[in-house]
Amino acid sequence: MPNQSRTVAYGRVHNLQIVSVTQLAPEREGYWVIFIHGGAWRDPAVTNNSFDATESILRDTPGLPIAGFASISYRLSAHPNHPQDPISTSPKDFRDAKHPNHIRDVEAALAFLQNTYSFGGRYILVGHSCGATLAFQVVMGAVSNHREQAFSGATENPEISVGVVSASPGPLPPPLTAQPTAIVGVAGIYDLRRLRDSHPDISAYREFIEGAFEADELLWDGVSPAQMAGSRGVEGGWKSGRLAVLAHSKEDELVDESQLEGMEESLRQWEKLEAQIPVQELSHRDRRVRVLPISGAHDEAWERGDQLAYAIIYALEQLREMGLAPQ
Ligand SMILES: N[C@@H](CC(=O)c1ccccc1NC=O)C(=O)O
Repeated sequence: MPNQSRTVAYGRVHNLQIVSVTQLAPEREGYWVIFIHGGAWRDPAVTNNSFDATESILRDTPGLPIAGFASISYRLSAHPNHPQDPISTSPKDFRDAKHPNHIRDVEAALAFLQNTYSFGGRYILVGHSCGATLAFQVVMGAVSNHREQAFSGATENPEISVGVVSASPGPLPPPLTAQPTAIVGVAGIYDLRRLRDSHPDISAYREFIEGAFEADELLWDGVSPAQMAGSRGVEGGWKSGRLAVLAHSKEDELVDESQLEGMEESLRQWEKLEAQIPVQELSHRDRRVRVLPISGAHDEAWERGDQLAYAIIYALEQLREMGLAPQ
């Protein structure tokens, strides 16, 4: 039956290693839209299902160059308001993930999708809140390429080695075979230290950052896409990327606009460089960075879905203007 959604496991270690997938008519030319949810790396109420409202709006919008939808769940860190008994809870349900578990799961999900649907670079990664952090981490040199290497932490002096950003204890998912053509960050977190410092009186910020990344602030910088420049950042890491859209609402009560500002600065460096793509593939190598104002509170973007859908449609329009999507 066409257009049916299914939910599949991409990993065996945890029950959160699932992805929901809707393949539209396979002959249809277009992009896969792949969503990474938010919830501060820990909220068990926010899962792959949080893309449902957005997906249904997009499916009801005719004429979009979309080939399929996927929404990724990934292992979560512990949440103080949702305690679990370590004795009676199966390890497959127990939420105690620490970086790099979250990003490795996203990579494993992308490898699974690529193996199954072979869309190459024709996909848009869309992330909300910490899902936007994860989306840009997928193309950050320091997190994805140099995965087992010692990391030089200080942005101003990259020669000083301060530890390992993301060595994994378990087997690593295969490296990406193709990077996304576009990334859409909605209400995104892009700089962990800055997020903590913008909310000094609310301990939850520090708590959820430490819950996911421990207390090592140099590690926070190393995994923050707005902090890392050059080959360790998005600038040098996202070689074949063409379009970045950063969406933010003035009514967002949880993630302030300084997150977007820092990320925009970092993406402007990336935008100046030409995309690295095979010569025969196209006539230009231009890149675009766009800032998109949206409306509504932080979680309304995905709860109602209209603002998230609007940001995705905007990105598809930009790709059309760039000659990268069918008219
Ligand atoms: N609902 C989350 C809070 C949350 O999602 C959040 C809070 C402040 C800033 C960003 C957030 N989410 C980002 O993914 C929680 O229960 O921890």
